[in-house]
Amino acid sequence: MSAPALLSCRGLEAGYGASQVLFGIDFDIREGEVVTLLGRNGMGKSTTIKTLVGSLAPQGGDIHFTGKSTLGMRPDAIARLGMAIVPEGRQCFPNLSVREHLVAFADNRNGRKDEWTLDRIYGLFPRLKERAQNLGNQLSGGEQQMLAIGRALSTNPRLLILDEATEGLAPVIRDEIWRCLTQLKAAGQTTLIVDKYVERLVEFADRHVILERGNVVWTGSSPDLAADRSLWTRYMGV
Ligand SMILES: Nc1ncnc2c1ncn2[C@@H]1O[C@H](COP(=O)(O)OP(=O)(O)OP(=O)(O)O)[C@@H](O)[C@H]1O
Repeated sequence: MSAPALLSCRGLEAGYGASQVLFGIDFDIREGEVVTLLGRNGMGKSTTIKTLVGSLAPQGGDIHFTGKSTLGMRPDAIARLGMAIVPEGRQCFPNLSVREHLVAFADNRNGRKDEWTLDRIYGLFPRLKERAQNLGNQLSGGEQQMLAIGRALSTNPRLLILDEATEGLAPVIRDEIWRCLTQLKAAGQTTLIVDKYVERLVEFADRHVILERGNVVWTGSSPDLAADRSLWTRYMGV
């Protein structure tokens, strides 16, 4: 019997004013899974994430996280349940040091046993340890991305959400981020990823949810997605 879902979306509808973008999204993420949201530009991936983290109110349907409905909850309350997002654009603080970023939000309120301590985060990203005293605005794009992931991990999230985490990075830095995400998966970190690099995602994600015009048009495992290139062409334009 499979474990109950950590996150569950049912009939999720959302949009911006009169313009509806999501038309009844259903998907689950179980503890320890790495799940991706895929689809071409403008299909509703970021909108789905905004509704999950509470920055956009759903217009219909329901979201359950850790067994509780998050409808009507503010983003900070959802974060306290154990959801952490690494937003598109990283959003580091220019005048806080790397170390300050990693301790300012550190928390283990959900009592995670294999806690993400400062040393453990430095172990995952040795570059951040070297740059511990540097300010946010002194970091390269890749370092800022590592810091954004490290900062999210310092809250010991039950669900880590990465929105375009490798966007705009040099290939060598992108590889570094993929290496870390693979280590996070091995450590059992439940993760939801939006990214364009399907080739890399099928290597280590467990399941994929493809969106097309605000609807889920396919869900399946990495082997299933790897085996059917017509899905890549039809829904991702690759
Ligand atoms: N703040 C906003 N106000 C109005 N419309 C928006 C807003 N943000 C996104 N949209 C529209 O919602 C639709 C879905 O956008 P969304 O950002 O969710 O897509 P996406 O799948 O994440 O694609 P991308 O990779 O381009 O971000 C698009 O038509 C987009 O123009």
